[in-house]
Amino acid sequence: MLDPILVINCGSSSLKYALVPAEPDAPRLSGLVERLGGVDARLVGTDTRGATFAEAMPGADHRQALATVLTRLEGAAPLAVGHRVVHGGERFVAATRLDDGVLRALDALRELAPLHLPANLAGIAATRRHYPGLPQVAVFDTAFHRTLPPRAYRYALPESLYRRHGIRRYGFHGSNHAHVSRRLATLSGTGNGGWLIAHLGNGCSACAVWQGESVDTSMGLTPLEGLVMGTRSGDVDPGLHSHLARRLGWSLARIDRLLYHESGLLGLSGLSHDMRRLEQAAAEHHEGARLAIEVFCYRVAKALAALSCALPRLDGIAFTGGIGEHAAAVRASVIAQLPHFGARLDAAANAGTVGGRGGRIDAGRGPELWVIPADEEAQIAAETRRLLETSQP
Ligand SMILES: Nc1ncnc2c1ncn2[C@@H]1O[C@H](COP(=O)(O)OP(=O)(O)O)[C@@H](O)[C@H]1O
Ligand SMILES: CC(=O)OP(=O)(O)O
Ligand SMILES: [Mg+2]
Repeated sequence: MLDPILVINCGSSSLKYALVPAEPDAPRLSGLVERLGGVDARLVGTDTRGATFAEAMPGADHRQALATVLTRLEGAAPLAVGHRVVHGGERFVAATRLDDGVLRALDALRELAPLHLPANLAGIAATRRHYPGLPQVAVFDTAFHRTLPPRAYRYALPESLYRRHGIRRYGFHGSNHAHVSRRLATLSGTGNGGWLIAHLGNGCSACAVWQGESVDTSMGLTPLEGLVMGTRSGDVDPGLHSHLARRLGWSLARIDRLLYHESGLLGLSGLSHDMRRLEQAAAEHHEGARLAIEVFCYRVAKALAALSCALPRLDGIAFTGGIGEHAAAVRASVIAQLPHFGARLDAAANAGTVGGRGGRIDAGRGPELWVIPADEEAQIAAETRRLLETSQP
């Protein structure tokens, strides 16, 4: 049994790590470097003795953050490393052992996830240098969505763009959608039926899952399609790009910056990308914050209604991710905008804390409602372990 697995999740503005033992309930060493590049960047985590620590790292970039994390982990002796890699394109549809050839192929996908893949690849390079003898595995966000049928993954574009250039919908956040759907199968009386999962973090996506498989999802070719996110726009009219280029003379780089970094909750509110901050400001009658939350919730509800078409039967809805787990008012607003689903929220359960294992928040009758804590790390460690154990001589 490979134990423990080090999981590295090198994100757009954060770096998460966890040392995951094979035993699911055993304590984990884990941590997070947040606000990378900012003056208030800091590492918060637990050390090898289980004590929590915080360390200010003003201005730290991914490389510096990873170097500090790896120093902190000295003595922890992982047996393998699992990396979150956001995009696997059409080629990588399952966890894959990393070597120079795989890294070259991933390098060619960079522009499909410009916020994420460069950070993922930098994290892999630094970790390989630090642990030259350890097996390293890529676990792809896109892999869980390999089961999408063509009606869900094809755009209404000429076929040659799909065949020659891989222009199709891929979907993301697959490790967490897979984790949540497995938890639901265990926790819910209805087991492996039809579920809608709303993953609401900095990046947001919704997924329709039928019998444990992804059948449609809100993100597409890149992690920009679909829901309103922290700084990403989600769906806009595809005509917007040429309009901005013609009318304002904007370059592609400027349009990318708009859609990835200046939009979403931040763009709508003019205040912050952070839901906690927006909830406070809305309570103090900040008009932009109020509008941002209203648009955010409406778009989640609209996406769930659309995705329900992919399911023969709706057994329930699960919320996950920082916003999905903690923002009770967002959950209540989303469910209130889906009266035709017939789900009934238990207001007290929704407002209460659901704890680390998640909990049920419906009042009986109709589809079940759940909050399930996100755990990309557990899924990445499990897939890394499975690949290495089954491929070892
Ligand atoms: N108690 C809370 N109430 C409302 N929103 C919260 C709360 N805690 C975290 N969030 C929100 O969750 C989002 C971050 O989600 P998270 O899943 O941690 O991000 P990431 O995608 O970077 O992993 C932020 O918008 C943050 O404000
Ligand atoms: C794919 C994606 O949006 O990831 P994240 O939520 O980590 O930004
Ligand atoms: Mg996330």
